[in-house]
Amino acid sequence: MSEAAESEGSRGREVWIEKYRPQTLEDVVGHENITERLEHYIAKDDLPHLLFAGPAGVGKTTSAVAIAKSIYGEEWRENFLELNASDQRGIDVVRDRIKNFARSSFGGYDYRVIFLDEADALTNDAQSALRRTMEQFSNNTRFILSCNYSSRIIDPIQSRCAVFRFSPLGDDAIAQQVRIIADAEGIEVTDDGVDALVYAAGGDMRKAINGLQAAAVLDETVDEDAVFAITSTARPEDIKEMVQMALDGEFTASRARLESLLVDSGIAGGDIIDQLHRSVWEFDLTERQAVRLMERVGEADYRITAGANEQVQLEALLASLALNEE
Ligand SMILES: Nc1ncnc2c1ncn2[C@@H]1O[C@H](COP(=O)(O)OP(=O)(O)OP(=O)(O)O)[C@@H](O)[C@H]1O
Repeated sequence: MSEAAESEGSRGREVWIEKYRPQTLEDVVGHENITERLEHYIAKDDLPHLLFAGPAGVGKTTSAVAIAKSIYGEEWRENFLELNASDQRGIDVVRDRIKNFARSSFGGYDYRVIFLDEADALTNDAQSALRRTMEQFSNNTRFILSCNYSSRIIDPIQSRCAVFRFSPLGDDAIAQQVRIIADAEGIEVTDDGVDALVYAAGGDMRKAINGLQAAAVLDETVDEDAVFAITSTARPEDIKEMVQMALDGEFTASRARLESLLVDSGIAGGDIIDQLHRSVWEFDLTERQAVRLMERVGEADYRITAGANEQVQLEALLASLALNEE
């Protein structure tokens, strides 16, 4: 979403991702297998260290806060410390805050909870230091670590935690939450508007809710036009046509479509790669074409992540599809 749209969406009003953040584990949608196990730990008063792994906007922080609210009720803020591991001031500041928190006096509870977001941003050395801190305070603190990839967390930490994998949220879960919020806010959303929000979100609930709020500012009725414009998402049919033209050997036309998406619609190259990746199997391609496209998407994704020019990579992807005309 563009910055202008984001600030427009939140101006003068409460931000909906906070207003509608689930307060209890029961209200966290789409991860029932996880939330039930977490409730079990709380009921048994036996919370281990936890590691939440998964993409952005799917409920990791929300679940951690819900755990604290369930354990401490009204006093959750005094007994829950939220830190970001990629704190610019460094791991020493993070460690000092953990120590101060763990040492300060307790209000009758056996332990307090420390939530460490982006734990996979820590270097291996910093993670080793964190592991020692976890051990030092394990009698009176429980850690909940959050990360995108559990493989980036060193084994000695993983083996001390119960690991939970939060997957991208399903279409139904996102559609349902979008409708609930729209109803509560008295906003009309068309069916294609809901579909577009679900598509643009790609499993990220935060994106879907922010998209809804931003689109609602612009118009009384949220439809797919509003959603695609405000979320800077290419329409699936534009992506599909671009790929089809390349596969048909029409490179110049395909490249022009790409340019219009990047320049006229202002869509980021990385987002186009992401959309291509999600849609490969909906394109009605032969097995061979799908495999070829997938291979090129993987290569372009890797290069863009490593810092290569997005437009060059996407054009090269289309060129290679056009050269291999079947
Ligand atoms: N499973 C869910 N059920 C209901 N709402 C959700 C869910 N997941 C996310 N949300 C909504 O999206 C917002 C952001 O979610 P949250 O902060 O939990 O994401 P996260 O997984 O911790 O992501 P990040 O890794 O980016 O911090 C929440 O405030 C809530 O409004």
